Amino acid sequence: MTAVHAFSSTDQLSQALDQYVEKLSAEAVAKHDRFTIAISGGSLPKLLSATLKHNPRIDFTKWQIFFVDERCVPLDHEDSNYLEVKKQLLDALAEQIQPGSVHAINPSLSPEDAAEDYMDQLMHVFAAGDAVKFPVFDLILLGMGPDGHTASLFPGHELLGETIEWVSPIVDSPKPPKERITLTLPVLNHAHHVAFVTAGEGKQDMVKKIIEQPELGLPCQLVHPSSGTASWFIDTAAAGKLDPSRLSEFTQ
Ligand SMILES: O=C(O)[C@H](O)[C@@H](O)[C@H](O)[C@H](O)COP(=O)(O)O
Repeated sequence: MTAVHAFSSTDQLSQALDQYVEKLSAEAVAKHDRFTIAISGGSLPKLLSATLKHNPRIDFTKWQIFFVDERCVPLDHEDSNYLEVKKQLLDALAEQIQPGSVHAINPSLSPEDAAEDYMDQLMHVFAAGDAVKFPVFDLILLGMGPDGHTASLFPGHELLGETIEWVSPIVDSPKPPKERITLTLPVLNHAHHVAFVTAGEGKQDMVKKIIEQPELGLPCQLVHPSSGTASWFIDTAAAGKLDPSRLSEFTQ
């Protein structure tokens, strides 16, 4: 069951997201002494970081941070998701986040090799010598594109059929830049928790479609963790056309 939470401002959305991440991080650290999180690009890093980076109750020393998808550009390029997350969040937490726990792509490689290299980085954290079918993230934070894409999984793209790989290269992304790598659908669907975060009036129509017409099979609609939870954190502008009965109160 997908929970959809709407907030009357992006500030309130950020605060709720902060509480949600704090709770999941504490639970994960208590259970396995670390918190594995994958973060998307777009507007998400800003919405996420607003209050999170000042939250003294989160033990960021236990975080392992990955990127849901990444454009194959240098890490200091304005299109880099890593750069945006660094500017919005990581720089403020530089003294807490441990060396080696932020997993960026290797931008000097081709998309194919970068995907393989990223797979190795994931194996190192999630498999450590054991046979593991898919990594199980504590939390994956996703955005929603205007066409219903999420991560770099675009409507109608063959990557939606991936069933084995953890990370895939893309060389024909319909949204520039064309060359990227992305976590695959099975990885998203093995997470303990996934949360979509989106805001603004421009998202109204697509939010309504995704929540009310699951039969469309858009990429966001293909994300439903097999033994985890899926939540939406949106503002009332994005929820503007949604049947109010689809909304649930945010409680922690
Ligand atoms: O990879 C990309 O080209 C974008 O980053 C994209 O996937 C973005 O995350 C969504 O379109 C949501 O974007 P907003 O959150 O900015 O609306």
